[in-house]
Amino acid sequence: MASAAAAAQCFSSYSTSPATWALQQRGSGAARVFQLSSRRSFSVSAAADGFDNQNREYVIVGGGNAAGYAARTFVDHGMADGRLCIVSKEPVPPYERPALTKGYLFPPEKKPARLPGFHTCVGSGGQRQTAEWYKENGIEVLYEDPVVAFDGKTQTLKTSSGKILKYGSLIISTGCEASRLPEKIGGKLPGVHYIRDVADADSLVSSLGSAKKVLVIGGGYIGMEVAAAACGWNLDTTIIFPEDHIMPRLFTPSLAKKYEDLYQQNGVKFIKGALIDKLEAGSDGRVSSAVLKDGSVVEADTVIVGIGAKPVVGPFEAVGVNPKVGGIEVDSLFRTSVPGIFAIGDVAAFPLKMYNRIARVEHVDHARKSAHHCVETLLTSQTKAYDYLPYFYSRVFEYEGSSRKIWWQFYGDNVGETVEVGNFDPNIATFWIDSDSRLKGVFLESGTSEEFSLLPQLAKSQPIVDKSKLQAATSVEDALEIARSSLQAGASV
Ligand SMILES: Cc1cc2nc3c(=O)[nH]c(=O)nc-3n(C[C@H](O)[C@H](O)[C@H](O)COP(=O)(O)OP(=O)(O)OC[C@H]3O[C@@H](n4cnc5c(N)ncnc54)[C@H](O)[C@@H]3O)c2cc1C
Ligand SMILES: NC(=O)c1ccc[n+]([C@@H]2O[C@H](COP(=O)([O-])OP(=O)(O)OC[C@H]3O[C@@H](n4cnc5c(N)ncnc54)[C@H](O)[C@@H]3O)[C@@H](O)[C@H]2O)c1
Ligand SMILES: O=C1O[C@H]([C@@H](O)CO)C(O)=C1O
Repeated sequence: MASAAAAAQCFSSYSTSPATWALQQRGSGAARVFQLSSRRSFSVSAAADGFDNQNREYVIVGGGNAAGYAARTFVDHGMADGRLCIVSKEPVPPYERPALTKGYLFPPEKKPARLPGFHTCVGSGGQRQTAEWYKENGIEVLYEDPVVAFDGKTQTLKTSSGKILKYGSLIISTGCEASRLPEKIGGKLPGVHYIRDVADADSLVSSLGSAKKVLVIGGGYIGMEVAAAACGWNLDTTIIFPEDHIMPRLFTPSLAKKYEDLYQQNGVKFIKGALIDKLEAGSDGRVSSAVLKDGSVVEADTVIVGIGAKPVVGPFEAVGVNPKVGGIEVDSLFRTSVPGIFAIGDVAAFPLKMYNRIARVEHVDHARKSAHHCVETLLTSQTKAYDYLPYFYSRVFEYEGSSRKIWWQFYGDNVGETVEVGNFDPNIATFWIDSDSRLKGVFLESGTSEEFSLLPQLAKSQPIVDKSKLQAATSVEDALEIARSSLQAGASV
């Protein structure tokens, strides 16, 4: 990790001298001084309108999924009003990003999701925090004004519009950005889409409206979700990726095959083990085809690129970037190496306690839980280490009239040998078992809510399971029952 001293050096992106940034408290109210274990001593002058001063007690940089859940925890503790500021790059308050490749992409006649419908925290059954909610709770949100520079020594941020904000405590929740294809190979042509935010999704929806041939590049989450969405629009859809099966980081080849078969039944074509050489434009300047490395050509008027994401660490590099997994390194309480600075969500490289490794998790469940845990630490005397159980899920073909709705969940770690049961008849389960016969990870397609609720218990307890019994199971129901009984046998870690 970088030292606090290194963080203090990071005035580099400011163009004027540090003295110019000397901050004055303009507020008229009485100054308050705070000093808590995880916060730095900081004085705040409360201005008449609450937002008039340059000093902010708590600043969250990034107005995404994690920020929305963090704001809720501040409100729950009565610590938001006049004290919390969210600095956002986007023009709208935090929303549940997963919706962008699910309900948002339903065809127009199938009631697509639109804001303000899916602002946080509706994705986990919480309140819908609209722009009014932030106002009513006295939370200042700076929209479309990203932080462009940071100075750890003077505890200041500079935004793109030139605002200087002094913070008491800072939470970095800048998330990830989509990896892109280089411009020189056509990565920026009109008709080539990336999906990270609502503006990206709007642009894709407008392309889908007149699309005929869709090419999806990448066989991960975005690839699977967007290819399924394109089927809902009855579009000729091809998905291309370099590996030999979809979802290579999580699915076994056999599990992937079951999904690929299902997609093929829905008309999706697969090109596997292939890389793009370049995307080419037609006479109208829009993308018209992809040339593959083997020289073959795939025609497409709409291309969606889902080739992974990168943590957004700038301008906070000096706080300490983890060299292995990227992202801002934090401890089990989301504290960075610089006192008073925290990082949460996709951008945080945190100790994944149960597997004893440093990880970044690019999924919404962690965004929500890390936000809550961090703010609890900041506002209370909590010192409980974050002990996260990885949870991933996806939902596709959900639109009304689809022949089969798909919803899978995975908990735990996908290590060891696997036992797979079922083939959409009506469901599928995969169990990952290590060399000590411990159940490490579990995947379930189309479970009942009762069945789904068993998965985290299994992945957390890691019971010893009888692999041959699981292999002999005649249905997913049976297999889950076998796993449940090993849990009850008490042979867990
Ligand atoms: C299309 C899509 C679908 C997804 N679907 C699922 C799913 O089904 N299930 C699941 O578990 N996960 C899903 N994810 C992942 C999940 O959305 C993320 O893990 C989650 O959004 C992370 O929250 P975050 O707050 O860390 O980052 P984000 O939600 O990305 O928020 C980061 C915010 O910070 C802003 N920002 C960046 N830099 C600055 C700056 N300098 N100043 C100010 N603001 C800045 C960004 O514009 C953004 O608004 C999906 C992701 C995408 C892109
Ligand atoms: N259900 C979910 O959890 C969900 C849904 C959508 C997005 N997301 C998140 O959004 C982010 C982006 O998703 P994603 O699907 O792009 O990432 P991903 O990492 O899931 O998949 C990337 C895929 O891109 C392919 N790929 C990599 N390099 C390539 C290249 N040069 N050319 C062609 N293909 C290449 C590979 O097939 C790889 O599987 C991730 O953080 C992801 O977790 C999550
Ligand atoms: O977690 C999620 O939140 C959104 C949506 O439920 C919000 O309404 C979505 O599609 C998820 O998968």
